[in-house]
Amino acid sequence: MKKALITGITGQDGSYLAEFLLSKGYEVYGMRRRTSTPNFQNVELIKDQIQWISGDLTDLPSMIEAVREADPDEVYNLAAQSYVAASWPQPSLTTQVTALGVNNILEAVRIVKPNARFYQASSSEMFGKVLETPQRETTPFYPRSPYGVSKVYGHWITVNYRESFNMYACSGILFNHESPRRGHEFVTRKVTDAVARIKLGLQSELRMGNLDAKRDWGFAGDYVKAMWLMLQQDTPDDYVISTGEMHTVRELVDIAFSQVDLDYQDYVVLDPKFVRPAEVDLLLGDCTKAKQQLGWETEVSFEQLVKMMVEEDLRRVQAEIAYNNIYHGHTEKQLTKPVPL
Ligand SMILES: Nc1nc2c(ncn2[C@@H]2O[C@H](COP(=O)(O)OP(=O)(O)O[C@H]3O[C@H](CO)[C@@H](O)[C@H](O)[C@@H]3O)[C@@H](O)[C@H]2O)c(=O)[nH]1
Repeated sequence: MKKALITGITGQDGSYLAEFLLSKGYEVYGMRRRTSTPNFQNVELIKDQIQWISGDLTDLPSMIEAVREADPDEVYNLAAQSYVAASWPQPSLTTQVTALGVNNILEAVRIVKPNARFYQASSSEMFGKVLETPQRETTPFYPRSPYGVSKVYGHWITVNYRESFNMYACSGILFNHESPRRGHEFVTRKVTDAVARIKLGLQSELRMGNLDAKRDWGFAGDYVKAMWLMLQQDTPDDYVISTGEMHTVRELVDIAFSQVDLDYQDYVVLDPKFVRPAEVDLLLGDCTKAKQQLGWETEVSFEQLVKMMVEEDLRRVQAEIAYNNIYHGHTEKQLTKPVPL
């Protein structure tokens, strides 16, 4: 039985990857930070099948101990301060976790289990102010946020450990990938949650930033399979993972509102608060290398993805309404709204 250690396991990608590895018969070790209110929402159904280890990417001794305890064949580093907009107000924290944290886990693997295979969650945000379109593995980086800069460090330190210490270390340069498990601050989930709340009478408007930004959005459940495939090859390498299709935020909003027969123009309000100090205008990935060498394909289209997320949010908000009406006697209007992000 193979053993895998996953950091960031309670997040969107970590939970899909854990399910995938469990289905393949892996013993899964999940590293999580201690918090006063634990968040197991994404792993609720599998949490008893996971071997939990307490640790923090910014704390090297805890990383060494985590690798010692799990004794893994494969290590997936999915933990990060992953919200781009938060990286301007918290640049030091973002650097500590998203950049230097990668060095800590690589160092722990090098010291304790140098022959373990290592996956680093790199990001299309590294391409930033893009120098060529579509972006591929050879496209130069030009990050546009403290988050993007930190991911470039994580990417190159992974390449460096591969070349310096002959470690099997790979970077997956993943373009945006979403699902019903996506955090509420990211644009897809913010939109689909708002669509559900507006449709069900709990919210009257949706405040948004730049509607002209273009992204290559795929389904997270498809993307975690690519992570695993990267660690099953003869030699370690870096791969772009994307759909090769690009849409504007405006199209996303339009399709999501159309799902519930509403016109987004009646509800969307532009709010400068959500416009970033420096924007990544467009991202479009060319994943030919992953298709040819890994045999990886994306299976869920953009329209299917948005539909899946809207349907899931409608179901969840309806359940919340029913719960609150039954157990707290609240009227719909009294239900709390999420803090705007
Ligand atoms: N979050 C958010 N984004 C908005 C809003 N209005 C417009 N946008 C635009 O929507 C785009 C996508 O924003 P996010 O969903 O926050 O994702 P991201 O910044 O592209 O970063 C995500 O993808 C990266 C991979 O390329 C990941 O590395 C990163 O962690 C994150 O998941 C950005 O251009 C952002 O300016 C808004 O109200 N909220």
